[in-house]
Amino acid sequence: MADAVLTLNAGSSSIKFSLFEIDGASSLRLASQGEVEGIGSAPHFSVRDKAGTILADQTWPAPHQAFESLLEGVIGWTETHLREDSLIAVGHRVVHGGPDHYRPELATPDLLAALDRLTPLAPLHEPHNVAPIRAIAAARPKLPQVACFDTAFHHTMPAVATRFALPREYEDAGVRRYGFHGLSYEYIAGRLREIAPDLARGRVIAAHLGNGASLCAMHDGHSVDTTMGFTALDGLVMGTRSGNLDPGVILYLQEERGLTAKQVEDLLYQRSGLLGVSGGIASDMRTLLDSDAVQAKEAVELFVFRIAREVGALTSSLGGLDGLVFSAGIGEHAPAIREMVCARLGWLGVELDQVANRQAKPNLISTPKSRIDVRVIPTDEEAMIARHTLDVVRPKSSVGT
Ligand SMILES: Nc1ncnc2c1ncn2[C@@H]1O[C@H](COP(=O)(O)OP(=O)(O)O)[C@@H](O)[C@H]1O
Ligand SMILES: CC(=O)OP(=O)(O)O
Ligand SMILES: [Mg+2]
Repeated sequence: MADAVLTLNAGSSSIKFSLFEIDGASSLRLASQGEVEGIGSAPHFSVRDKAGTILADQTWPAPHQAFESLLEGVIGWTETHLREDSLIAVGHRVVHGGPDHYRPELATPDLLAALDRLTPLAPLHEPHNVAPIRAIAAARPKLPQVACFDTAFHHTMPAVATRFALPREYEDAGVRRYGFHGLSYEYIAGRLREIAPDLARGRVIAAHLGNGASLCAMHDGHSVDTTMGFTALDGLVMGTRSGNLDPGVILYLQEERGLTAKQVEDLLYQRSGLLGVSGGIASDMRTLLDSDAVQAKEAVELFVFRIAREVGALTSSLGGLDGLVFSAGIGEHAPAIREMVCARLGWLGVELDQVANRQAKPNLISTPKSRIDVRVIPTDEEAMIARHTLDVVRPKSSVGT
């Protein structure tokens, strides 16, 4: 019976989990993976083994189920189906590490208390990341659990990219840009080194377009700038988050419209973005692309406009651009969005191969004439979590997937 590592990745609209078997001392092999997607709208639970055979497939009866009961369902399923004695560790994606936590770490009570204190900086994520660690620790106190931070990959950003133009005392207190989706960008940087090593050494913008969305400017595989900041609210338009906003809007909402801080938080995290601009039609890109409603089209237009605008900004941070990578739910599965983004980037020398773009498989999707190499690379945050987790619990092994 092989030793195994379980990974849990709680995003804003999904809980993903994977079981990796450890092959010999060093490599990890995916054994099964599952997810609850559509949290907040219509949760759907599914699990597949490595051959793609469906092991579970269930739509939760109540559309708006609480995260806690969905998490209980996921943990319950893994408890029943995973062979308890072979599990050597559980790895978790933790969205915010704050100024002090940027390496994968064993989850101790002290670390969990520190992460609790970061909840105001990631209200949609941090409680969802910490809850499964506590639930598993209560059930299996001896099982090592490792926290892997979404902020870690951006630790290489230069100070000029992390600094707000605020008085220094705030920066000293940790008020700075951190960046997120780091496990995804770390995976993409690694995949690029494998499939396009020359490009990987160059200037690349990776677009993680999921329910949360951001861009990362990478030079030689290291983050030099990103669109998310102090929190995962900044930057692009997202499913329910506003992205970049004039801070004066917040002052206006509080002072002139009488919203409390909690009401502003709810507005900017839960009711804005695609959902807000579409007039409440959907936060899900699939629904918006299928809709003929004017406001749905305007929501998509704004999503695309802001991606293209930020690509321009990050190209400046990089001093030029060699490659653009699309990833995550929308980036991997919505050719129409890729087409609209690339159409706005013709000035940069982007030329899309329409046929390659429409093909379902991950690919190079630019023409040979395109000055920018455009690719679709499916992300795999779970593989990164498993790798880091094994490195923490078995520090000497060199792990591949
Ligand atoms: N075939 C598709 N076409 C367009 N959008 C899609 C498709 N499949 C998934 N998506 C989008 O991907 C988003 C979820 O992305 P994902 O990266 O899984 O999210 P999370 O941020 O929760 O990890 C959904 O909001 C949905 O709009
Ligand atoms: C950081 C973040 O926005 O994560 P997700 O895309 O999983 O919501
Ligand atoms: Mg995600």
